[in-house]
Amino acid sequence: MSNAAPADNHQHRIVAVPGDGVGPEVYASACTVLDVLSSRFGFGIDIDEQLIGGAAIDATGNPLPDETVAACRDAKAVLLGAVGGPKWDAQPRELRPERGLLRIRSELGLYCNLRPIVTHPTLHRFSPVRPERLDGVNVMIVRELTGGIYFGEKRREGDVAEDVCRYTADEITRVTRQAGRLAMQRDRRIVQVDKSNVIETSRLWREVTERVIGEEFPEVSLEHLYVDAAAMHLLSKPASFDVMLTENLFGDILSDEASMLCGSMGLLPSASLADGDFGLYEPVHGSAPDIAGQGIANPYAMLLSIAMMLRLSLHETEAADALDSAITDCWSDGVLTLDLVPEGVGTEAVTEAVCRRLTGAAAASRTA
Ligand SMILES: NC(=O)C1=CN([C@@H]2O[C@H](COP(=O)(O)OP(=O)(O)OC[C@H]3O[C@@H](n4cnc5c(N)ncnc54)[C@H](O)[C@@H]3O)[C@@H](O)[C@H]2O)C=CC1
Ligand SMILES: CC(C)CC(=O)C(=O)O
Ligand SMILES: [Mg+2]
Repeated sequence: MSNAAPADNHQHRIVAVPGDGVGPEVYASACTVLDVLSSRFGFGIDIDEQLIGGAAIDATGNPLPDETVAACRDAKAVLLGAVGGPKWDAQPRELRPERGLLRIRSELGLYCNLRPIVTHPTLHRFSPVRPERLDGVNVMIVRELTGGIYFGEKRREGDVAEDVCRYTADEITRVTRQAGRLAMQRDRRIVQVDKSNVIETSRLWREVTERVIGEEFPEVSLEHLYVDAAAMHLLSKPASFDVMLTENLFGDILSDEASMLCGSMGLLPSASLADGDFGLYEPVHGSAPDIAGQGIANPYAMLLSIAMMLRLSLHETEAADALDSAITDCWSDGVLTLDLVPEGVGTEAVTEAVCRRLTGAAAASRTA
């Protein structure tokens, strides 16, 4: 897709990897909304579509072709749908769609994964957590994304299997710095989550986070929680958290749990950042094979992810603000999908509703 900007304006080149299952469905929604935003805010967006995951395996035999990585290196940002599905579950590990996802994160140096969990009063009724506990919830999960057990050595000998969890002090330091910078722009509180009563890498996490925050961010308070207790506190007192900093595996699990504070997996966006402005943006959810192909996937997580991309990598702050507002307006107006309400609408209807609010707002500001 290409939408040229006026000559005196900026043109953004991004790569899209729609992937599998509902990935291409929510990506289609993103394209429509980006088109509207680029017209309204006068920037150009040039989207280079590439392969990843099962779609890449089917086309090339490789879940992350070299061409995809090369295209990403040349872009300002990457937009990813989701990967995986039962069709590829029996593949050897290196040839699974999920391997493509892990590799793109690693090859692009995307070590810092941001997963914001912000509740909205209109949606409180869809959470299994009592509404009075949801007021004011605004947690930023900062998940280390290119280390730990997902990337450690793996071995299988008959009935014995092994996954190594390895972290270096440098890997912990750089993501802790990102969390510290973020905390300075927020409520200046970090809770670091680990299992240091049992696991050696967790002991290193405690040492390094104490050192980095203590020396470089003296105004930020740092507390530590064991992951089992953190899982419980996320439900019993979610509003008590500001920044939650944790390793790859724990962040993956805790963010799916936290999605239920908002009401659905279909509502949680993410940004995976390298040093500098480059980032990969994707919904937190997977390829949802149980609902793929029916046009009913919730696109809000993907749309919130493009708002993060506009803000963090493309610096189109006005467009990001407008999109965030259009989305919350839709929620207030009851534009909801089937994962939230039995009479919910489909992906396209949500997309149209968001676009209507974006173009309607533009028309209103022109006549004001
Ligand atoms: N980033 C990625 O690409 C990820 C990929 N996966 C892969 O996705 C596949 C399915 O994994 P699951 O564990 O089932 O996780 P999932 O996140 O795909 O689905 C979990 C549940 O949430 C629902 N759901 C997810 N996204 C939704 C949306 N946008 N709208 C409405 N409902 C939605 C699904 O229907 C399902 O009931 C697997 O192959 C897995 O490896 C899983 C997580 C992340
Ligand atoms: C599919 C996994 C490799 C990753 C995952 O679940 C996630 O990043 O949320
Ligand atoms: Mg996950």
